[in-house]
Amino acid sequence: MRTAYSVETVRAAERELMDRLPDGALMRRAAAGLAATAVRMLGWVYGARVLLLVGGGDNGGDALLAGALLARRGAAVTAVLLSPDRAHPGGLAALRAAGGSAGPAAAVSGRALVADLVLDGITGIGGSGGLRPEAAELLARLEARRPGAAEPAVLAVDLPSGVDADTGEVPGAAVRATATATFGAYKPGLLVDPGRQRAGTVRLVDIGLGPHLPPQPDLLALQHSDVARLLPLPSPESDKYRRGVVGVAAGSARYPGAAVLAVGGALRGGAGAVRYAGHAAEGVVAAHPETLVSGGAPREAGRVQSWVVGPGLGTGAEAERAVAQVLEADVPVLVDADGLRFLDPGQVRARRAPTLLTPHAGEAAALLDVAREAVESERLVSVRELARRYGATVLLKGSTTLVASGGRPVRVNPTGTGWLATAGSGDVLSGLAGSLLAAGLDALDAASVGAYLHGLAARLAPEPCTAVEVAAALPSAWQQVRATAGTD
Ligand SMILES: NC(=O)C1=CN([C@@H]2O[C@H](COP(=O)(O)OP(=O)(O)OC[C@H]3O[C@@H](n4cnc5c(N)ncnc54)[C@H](OP(=O)(O)O)[C@@H]3O)[C@@H](O)[C@H]2O)[C@@H](O)CC1
Ligand SMILES: [K+]
Repeated sequence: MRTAYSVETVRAAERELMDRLPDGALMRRAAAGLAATAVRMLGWVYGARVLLLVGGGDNGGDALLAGALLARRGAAVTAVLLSPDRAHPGGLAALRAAGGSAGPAAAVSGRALVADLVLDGITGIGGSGGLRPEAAELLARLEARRPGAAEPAVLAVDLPSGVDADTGEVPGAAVRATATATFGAYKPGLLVDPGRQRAGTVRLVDIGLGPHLPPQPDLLALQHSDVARLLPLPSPESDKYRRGVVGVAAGSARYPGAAVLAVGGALRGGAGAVRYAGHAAEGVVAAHPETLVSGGAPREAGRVQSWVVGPGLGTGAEAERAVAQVLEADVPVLVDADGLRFLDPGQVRARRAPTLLTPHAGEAAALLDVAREAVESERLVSVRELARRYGATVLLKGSTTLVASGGRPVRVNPTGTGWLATAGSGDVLSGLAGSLLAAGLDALDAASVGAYLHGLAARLAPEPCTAVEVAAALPSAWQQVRATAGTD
């Protein structure tokens, strides 16, 4: 399990640790880890040209101290100081003593900006808002390098400057890093888009913070072994009913495909049987003869342990009735796509059994009554707010799918891939997560395990994949998780 902590929590842990250590020890640990990462990225040190972008805080101090270590090993290190009067004095002295040079941003020539590696120490967890004009201008100069000159690798110190550490928001200009060396703990902004995309490969540098962090993180990402532990496996006493029956109320005469795909996901989620209720029964049976189908309303479909409602359901009165009937049932319910249009927060909050909502950014925006862009840029805030407003578990789909549920840490899905942005893939996920609900997983586990397997299946499917192929690859994803559990 990969855990991430908010700035406030990291700062509290750092204070506790710093009280027990000699002055500057923590920064020296951070700088040593940073320099080691830089060496690994460069592949050599002697003669390497290293450029440090140095802000006025401790993030710049880390860059300066790491620069000093690299200079001692023969790198040509130049520091560009964005706040020359406030640059970390100890770091600056160490760099100069090691043979490195430093000067204010305004005085740096274009030639000096040519480097093999850039260390971004403009801001870390103390930064706020988009980068200020002087820093943004420096980045623009770096990016507009001489035609034909190789693009330097960029190593972000703690996090890419301009990325909000707590949310992953990128409110203005920001560094785009090849890699990030982060200290003590992952910050949520490194795992959530759009910040995640700015961070490149993230390496956690141990500075001894672990014992001072609380047991509950703010954000976490499951890994193979966590998912393997949660997968519902049949026992010797299992029969199809004990393994759980998932009901799928999806599709319509106009959109029969959504029903076929949702059932396709549901059949591969560990439940023992799938009941289908709706107007696409013929297509569903043709594609999946093992489905128990009825052409009527969900109420008449027979007993289930969970419901999936919404994909391709349409927006008419009949669709609205199907959603209402499903929400009245005292079993876990997953609401997706068209079904989300009919939700009343009070009705959802009043349910005794869990409700799982699975909107994409556009649907989440409609539920929150904000613009889609607001959800895209503030994904973490949005998913938490939706979960709070509806008293439900909410899976917000996207390049980094997030799942929020009450006061528990938000889960970020690490297996996503751009190939999932294909028609019908969300329907497969609904069926899959609904099936995991029927098999007995709680809503947070069902949603995050569903997203994990779904992303992995898309990676295993032929490229470029269709939604049908994602569903077909689910057993391989499931097997891979089970086979490699414990080795991640
Ligand atoms: N604490 C510890 O034990 C350890 C901490 N460590 C390191 O310390 C880092 C935190 O250091 P920090 O608190 O000094 O803040 P930091 O990230 O350098 O930013 C503040 C500076 O940025 C400026 N600034 C702000 N916003 C800006 C913007 N938009 N655009 C441009 N500039 C902006 C701001 O200016 P001001 O607002 O003061 O005018 C100020 O000069 C942390 O990330 C880690 O790297 C490690 O050594 C391990 C031990
Ligand atoms: K930084």
